[in-house]
Amino acid sequence: MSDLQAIQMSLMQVESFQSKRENQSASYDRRNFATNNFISYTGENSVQSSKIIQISNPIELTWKNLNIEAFIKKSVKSLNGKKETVIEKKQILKNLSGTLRPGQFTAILGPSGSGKTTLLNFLSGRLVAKNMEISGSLLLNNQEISDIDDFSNQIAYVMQDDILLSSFTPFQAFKFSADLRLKDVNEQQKLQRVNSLIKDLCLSKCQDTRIGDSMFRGISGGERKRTSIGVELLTNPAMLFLDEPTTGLDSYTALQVIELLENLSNKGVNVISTIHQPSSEIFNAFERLILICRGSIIYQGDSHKALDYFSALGYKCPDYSNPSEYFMKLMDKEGLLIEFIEKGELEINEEEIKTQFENRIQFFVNSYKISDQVQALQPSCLYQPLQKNDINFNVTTQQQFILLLKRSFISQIYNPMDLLVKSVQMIIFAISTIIVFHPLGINQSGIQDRSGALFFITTIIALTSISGSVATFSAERHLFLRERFNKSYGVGPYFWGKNLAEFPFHILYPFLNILISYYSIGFNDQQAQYFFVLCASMICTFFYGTSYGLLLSVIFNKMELVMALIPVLVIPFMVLGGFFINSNNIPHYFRWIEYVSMFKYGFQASALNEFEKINFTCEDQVSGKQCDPLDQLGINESMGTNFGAMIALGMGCRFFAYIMMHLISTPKRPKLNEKKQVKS
Ligand SMILES: Nc1ncnc2c1ncn2[C@@H]1O[C@H](COP(=O)(O)OP(=O)(O)OP(=O)(O)O)[C@@H](O)[C@H]1O
Repeated sequence: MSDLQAIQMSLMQVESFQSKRENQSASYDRRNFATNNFISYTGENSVQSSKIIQISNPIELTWKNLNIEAFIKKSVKSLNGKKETVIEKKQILKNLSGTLRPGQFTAILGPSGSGKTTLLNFLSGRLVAKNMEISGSLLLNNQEISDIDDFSNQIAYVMQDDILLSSFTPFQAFKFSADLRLKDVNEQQKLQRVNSLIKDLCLSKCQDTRIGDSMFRGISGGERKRTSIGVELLTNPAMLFLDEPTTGLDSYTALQVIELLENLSNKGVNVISTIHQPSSEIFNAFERLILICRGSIIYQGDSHKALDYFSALGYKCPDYSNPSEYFMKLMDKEGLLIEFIEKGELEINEEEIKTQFENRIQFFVNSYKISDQVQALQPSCLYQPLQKNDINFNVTTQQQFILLLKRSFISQIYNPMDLLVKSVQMIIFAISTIIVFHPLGINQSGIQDRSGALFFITTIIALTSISGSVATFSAERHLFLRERFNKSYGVGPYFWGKNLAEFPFHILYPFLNILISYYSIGFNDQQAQYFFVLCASMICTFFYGTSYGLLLSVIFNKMELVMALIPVLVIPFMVLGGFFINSNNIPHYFRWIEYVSMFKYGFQASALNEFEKINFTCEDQVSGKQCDPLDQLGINESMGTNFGAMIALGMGCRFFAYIMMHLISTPKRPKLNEKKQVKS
């Protein structure tokens, strides 16, 4: 025996010893649960026997003959050379049946594109697609159901990405979730639940550290993942779905997360997770395994029996290999190519590999269909039928509004990008305005300088408000969608809470800018009212700008995209804002741009305020009268019209943003057995 083999043998012995110890401790835990008077159920199959269910509403989910097809539009060239659109049908999941039982930790493994996420999303009620048709049946505790979403308050879903508010700490994230999602629970009980969850998830050390993001470092990746799981566990779900929970984590942290899920399943939670390339240790933690390849199941059962099963089919995993890597190789065409190369067969062609691989997968599918794994998939009759969700949200609309208002306000204050950066921006721009435009005269060039200074300030305020608003909602977008999917709150409370929380800042930033620049630059100081009117017009410009930015960030789902489009979506408003081109000279087909320009109304209101009472020394060359700057600029609208237009347009943008928020957070989910009308 070589040294390497000796080391590997001793590692195996250590592993087997550890595994025995873990089994002993697990059975000790189970005995403890039993003595604590928890309900005990004995399942039909071997996996389920002796499992103790600690939760009050266990869920067993069964699906039968599940087919999911997608209709894909393709443009092809017809015989006469014309381009035609044809609809192609793609079968993503092929006649799948399966069962997920309480107290089991099931992993779904398969190559990329095999259908793991589609299956997980369908079973959890998260499948969102306009082009899919689904047939089959779904049973929850042996009762046929049409939509798992009707039971969403008893299940939870942890997304692959950790979508949390970066300015919150894990404690604040848990407390906020508890406040929103735990009904009929008093404050003390909520705190108890949050604290015990923090302890169970080993988050005590970082409970008061900000979660952070890519810009501001906060808690570690593993802590973030455990926080994401914890947020979902607050409601004590009976079934927990996870999409690749170990992606992006180092092996030790990944193992910690998997052990946490194993513990949950030991308590009776039905845990199901897709997973990418698990290590041997992680693989050992799974109780059940579903192997999916090209939309078909090729193994479903006890994960520890999978090696023996494939060995009996003639596919023996080499000694000391990671079983999951071996299964992935079996399910991958590249794996077959490697096998040939290892055997020294280098002459094999691509076509032959393809045929042999397809034969292999078909063999696995056929073998699975006649195996005893399929017989063990019948739902047991052990669990009580479940109640559908009785209400939409757990707390009242007012409570949702207050909690969301508080959260939006806190996140504005604690987010350095928001408060600090925008305030500093305003100060720097105010100083730049003073440097460039001071002093302002009362002759012809004074008119030009004053107009320039006012348009410059309007531009700063409008651009800062638009880009700031885009950044704020874009950063929050995924959190909003996750919380809406969780049915944590309605769109209304979120919308109003956010608007109201941001309102003081809509006043603060323009006010700061005008306060610094107004008197230093030499604007009209005959009466204090001129200062306040300019502040009010810039506050309205800021309001309209943030409203427009909010609408853009709701319509476009990527911040990078909106930022790239901002020049196209904003500069026309600026050019036709009344400074670069006289209002009377704008071509009629561009007039509509002028009518909705925040630059125009902000600039006009501030120009009316500035120029109204100053006696300029210059004279009109034609009439010989004292020159009239408002006439020169072509300003026809009254002060009231300009203010009214900014408020009305701002409110209009917010109204459309509200409608769009509704649409994006209630996407179309394909219904079971609903026929699609496919049009080419
Ligand atoms: N709405 C859709 N329209 C068309 N095809 C789709 C749609 N959704 C998924 N698919 C296709 O279905 C197949 C399975 O996708 P799925 O995301 O479930 O795979 P997966 O196993 O989770 O892959 P990965 O591990 O890479 O995430 C893929 O080929 C994918 O392109």
